[in-house]
Amino acid sequence: MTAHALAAPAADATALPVIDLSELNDPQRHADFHARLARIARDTGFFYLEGHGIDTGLIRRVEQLTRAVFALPASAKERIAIRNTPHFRGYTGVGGELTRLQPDLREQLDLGEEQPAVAPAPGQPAWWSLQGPNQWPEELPELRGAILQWLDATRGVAERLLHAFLTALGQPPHALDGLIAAPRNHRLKIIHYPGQPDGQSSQGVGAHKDGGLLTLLLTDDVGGLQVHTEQGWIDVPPRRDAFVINIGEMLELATNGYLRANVHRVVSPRPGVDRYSIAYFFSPSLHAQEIPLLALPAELARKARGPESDPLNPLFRHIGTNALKGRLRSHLDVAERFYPEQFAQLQAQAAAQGKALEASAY
Ligand SMILES: O=C(O)CCC(=O)C(=O)O
Ligand SMILES: [Fe+2]
Repeated sequence: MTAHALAAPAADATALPVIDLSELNDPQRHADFHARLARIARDTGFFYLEGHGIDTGLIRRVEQLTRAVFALPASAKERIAIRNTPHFRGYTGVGGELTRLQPDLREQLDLGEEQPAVAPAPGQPAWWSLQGPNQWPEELPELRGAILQWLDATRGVAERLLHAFLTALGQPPHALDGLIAAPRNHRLKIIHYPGQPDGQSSQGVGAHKDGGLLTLLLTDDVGGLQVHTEQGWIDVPPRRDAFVINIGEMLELATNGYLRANVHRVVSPRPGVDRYSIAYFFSPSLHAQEIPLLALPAELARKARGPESDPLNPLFRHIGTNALKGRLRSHLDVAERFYPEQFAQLQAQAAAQGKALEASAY
């Protein structure tokens, strides 16, 4: 029996649940919907979302533009490099981003809500520089409109889902609206995973948790996404036009660990195969400052495990501090160029772990 045949039954046995958001259109189904959401969110944290109502025409258009971005000549992509600005928006080439100091074998374009740059005055916190304008490739003028439309559409879905989560946890649905009001800090990453030769690294993106509240991920039909569960790594097979939802660290903090952010990763496709994905990170506004702690009903509060904090990658309640930490660790070239103080701290931490940090190597 081949390794592939052995793997197949395990993947079926652990198939991820599907939630249909359109059930919320029928008040008679609300109670069942919320009960199921509460159970799934706590058990697996990863699920597919259908019935989200986003027009398939818009999905196809954004998918097609994603491919068009990565098909641009290298010189066009370099012109919008992420290292051009301190805002963590722009293009990163294969191996240019790190997860736990290992290069991710993907290229990506980081985008977000169009906002003017805030240049922090001396003494003001550096994380204000996370806010700023996007860099758009001039060769694809239609990208801007389509992406801004996508950000709006996915945000609408993410808001409904967050409200549903809060209801499921016995909270007023709008309990966290202060975190998601404008000016927003939601982010989008369009990603290309090129196939990798056998016998070399297959880290498309290394094991990580997402930093925001919720992530809505759209993938093409090439697999590779895996989630870590009590049974080990399980495949998250593609499901056409459904979002893969995962819980981010900020929702873990707000629920005192009742909800857990999932560890996930992407294994590179085989040589000659390309995988594309579009990840929307529904993240709290920098202006909201701190993540509040929700007062969960007693029976849920008893089951809250406390947030999980990794000593090598501590989690902060302060939104800007936590967001900047994550971005600096992933993009050392931006850190070295625009955040020299923080870069020196990262170098000192790495040295204490016996590792060298060389931004210029990437
Ligand atoms: O591309 C994917 O399927 C997942 C991407 C991801 O987990 C991330 O960028 O945080
Ligand atoms: Fe992720």
